Amino acid sequence: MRKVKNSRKQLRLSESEEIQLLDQWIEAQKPDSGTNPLAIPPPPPDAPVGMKQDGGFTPFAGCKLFRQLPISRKTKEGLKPKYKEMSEIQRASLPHSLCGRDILGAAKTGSGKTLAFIIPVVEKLYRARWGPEDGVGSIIISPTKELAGQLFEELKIIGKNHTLSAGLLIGGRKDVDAEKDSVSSLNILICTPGRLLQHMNETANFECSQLQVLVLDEADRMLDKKFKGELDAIISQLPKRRQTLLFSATQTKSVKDLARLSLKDPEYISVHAESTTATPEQLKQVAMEVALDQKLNMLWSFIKSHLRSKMIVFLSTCKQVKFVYEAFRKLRPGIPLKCLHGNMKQNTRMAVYLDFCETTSVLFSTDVASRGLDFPSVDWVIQVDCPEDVAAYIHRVGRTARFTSAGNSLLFLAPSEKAMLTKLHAAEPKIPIILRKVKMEKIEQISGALASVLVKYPDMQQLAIRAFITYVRSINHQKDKDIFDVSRLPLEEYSASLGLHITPKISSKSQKMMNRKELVDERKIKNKAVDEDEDAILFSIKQMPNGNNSDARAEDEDDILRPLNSFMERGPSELAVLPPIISKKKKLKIIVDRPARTKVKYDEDGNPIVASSFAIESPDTCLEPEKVMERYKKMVLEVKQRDKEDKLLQRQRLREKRTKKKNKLKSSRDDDESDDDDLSESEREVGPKNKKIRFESDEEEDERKMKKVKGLDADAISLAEQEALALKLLSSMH
Ligand SMILES: Nc1ncnc2c1ncn2[C@@H]1O[C@H](COP(=O)(O)OP(=O)(O)OP(=O)(O)O)[C@@H](O)[C@H]1O
Repeated sequence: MRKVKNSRKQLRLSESEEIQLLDQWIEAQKPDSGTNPLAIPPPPPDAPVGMKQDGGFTPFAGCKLFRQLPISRKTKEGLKPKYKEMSEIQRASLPHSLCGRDILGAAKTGSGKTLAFIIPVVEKLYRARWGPEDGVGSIIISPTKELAGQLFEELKIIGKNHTLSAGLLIGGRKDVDAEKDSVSSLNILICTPGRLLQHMNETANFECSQLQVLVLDEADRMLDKKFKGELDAIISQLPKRRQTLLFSATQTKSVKDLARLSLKDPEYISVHAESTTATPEQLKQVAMEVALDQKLNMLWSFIKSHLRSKMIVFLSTCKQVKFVYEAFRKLRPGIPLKCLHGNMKQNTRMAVYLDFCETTSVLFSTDVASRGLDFPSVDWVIQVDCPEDVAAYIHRVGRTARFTSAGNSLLFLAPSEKAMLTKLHAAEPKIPIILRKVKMEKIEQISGALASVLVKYPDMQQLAIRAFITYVRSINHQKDKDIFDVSRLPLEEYSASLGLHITPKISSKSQKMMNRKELVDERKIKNKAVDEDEDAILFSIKQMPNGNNSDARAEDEDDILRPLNSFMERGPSELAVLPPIISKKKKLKIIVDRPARTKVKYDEDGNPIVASSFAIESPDTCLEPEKVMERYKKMVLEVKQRDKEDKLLQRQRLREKRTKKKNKLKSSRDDDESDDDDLSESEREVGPKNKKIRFESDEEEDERKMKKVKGLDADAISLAEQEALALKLLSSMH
């Protein structure tokens, strides 16, 4: 009864009375700095909350329920429908952050860090009775637009009963001028760094001198060199006296980084530091050694065998995402496909993001979707391209197995990337990833189909070239050369796996960036038959005598990788294993796309500088014509064989159908003979004609069905077309 009375009394409290009470409560029960609220036994769920009869207050450090915290009634009501019990990071950080302390918080992906900073932001401004005239009271910075949008949605839920105003400021939106009028009167800004800086620099009267709380979500990312310039410029315009909250699943420990933010005695909260794993416990993680040129085959086969799963596929560049998405779309795997990358228009990006939240589909993405995004019910995260480092791996796989749900992740590692597995195994806390063997017999080979797509759709050829070039560049830009080493990649095989019949040339500008000196020296030592025309050389491959190569491989292989040996030894045609072994006869140049009379070159973006490559090729233009010929011959044979089987099957089915029809016709003719007099002359003529037409369309339908059975849509490229296209390619080389 007293409890009911108390709660009624609290309801009647005016805003200022409530704020006074909350301030007193926090002051009276604030935990000591450096203490871990998780170590304090929680009070029972029905224990009194707030002011006690004796005028004291109940402790809140250690409590488990949101309603036991010293937070406003309005926030509690916002939380109530969805959130009751706090997650560990919320329990550990909120008692400190509500006292106004700086926080450096780390907790696994999907563990609820968003509420751990949104609640203190709202509460701080509420308790300060912040209004429109006070201007910007809090800034929350996120590395991506989608994540900023997601944070904004969460803020709307938690703050729906408050009178605070908030705005989403993200780059790419056209209405920057419209924002300028209102941005100074907004209380909470959720933004990407670029757009915030744009307002700081361009919007008259925009100032943040009264800022109370600064939040950096994905703090380690925000502090890394990609955002350094922008972030430093932003920080320089913010008051030093403020509360700063930094959260991420992988936290920075660099004193230098933190010094940039002038933190004051921050609370270091790492709730899962003692955990045995760095990733969610309910996440099953598998790695597979997949040769670079088999990655797309593997991906296709995986998608085809998981048509009911929602999955995110990570690739390293926008162009790769675009190419794989467009190419797979044309091959129609039987599940909706989507793509997300930084080069897309903002509206499209948001639409894709929202759509993927709702539907079971496959999302091809760059790392733009790797951090923070809370897509519901993702079953699989597939990393086709190796993540940059362990932190990137943790964030990518964190898109599944969120909060308490289960999830799976699969990492494809090219033989040259296997050092990544060692790094993942050495991570502290651990990343429980297991290596599984690839069952090659289950992998569908799609490079032939991709080659056909490239011929049928000329735009796709350009896309493939760009995908290739940007991939190679991305590898070259990576810092960790134990894992990312262009010279160890089987580039010819990789480009062929994208459906390209010649390996694109990387401009000499890019080439220079690839430590040319080292490569040239290497060539001189290893092979006297080096082509002196520097421009014609794409990459030099570090060549070792064959014996040394295999020795190096044997040395490198650890126990975990040994089960893959049999798979790797299946033969060079099935898998290109690393490092590529180049025969002595072969010149050390991967591309020699220089015809006798014409010159085919590709610019930085992969555009051919001279006319289309198919039109002007001569034997000289091709890199190792024998090899390319061999590949296409094989392809044509395969296609022919498949076509033959198809035709046989189709003929047999048609024969059966015809017999059935004949029998049917026979019996109906018997019946019709008596009814024939009822038909007019014209009707009698139409009859057999119609029959014929129907018969033809039946055949077409059969063909369509056949294609469906084979997993190809009626509109997809037919086998006959594939053959024709392959032949066209072949003949263009003669
Ligand atoms: N206390 C809670 N009770 C129930 N669900 C919660 C709670 N806190 C957060 N969630 C839900 O858990 C999911 C993950 O939360 P959130 O996005 O904040 O995770 P995160 O730690 O920020 O992840 P990431 O490191 O990937 O950014 C969200 O769907 C959120 O609604």
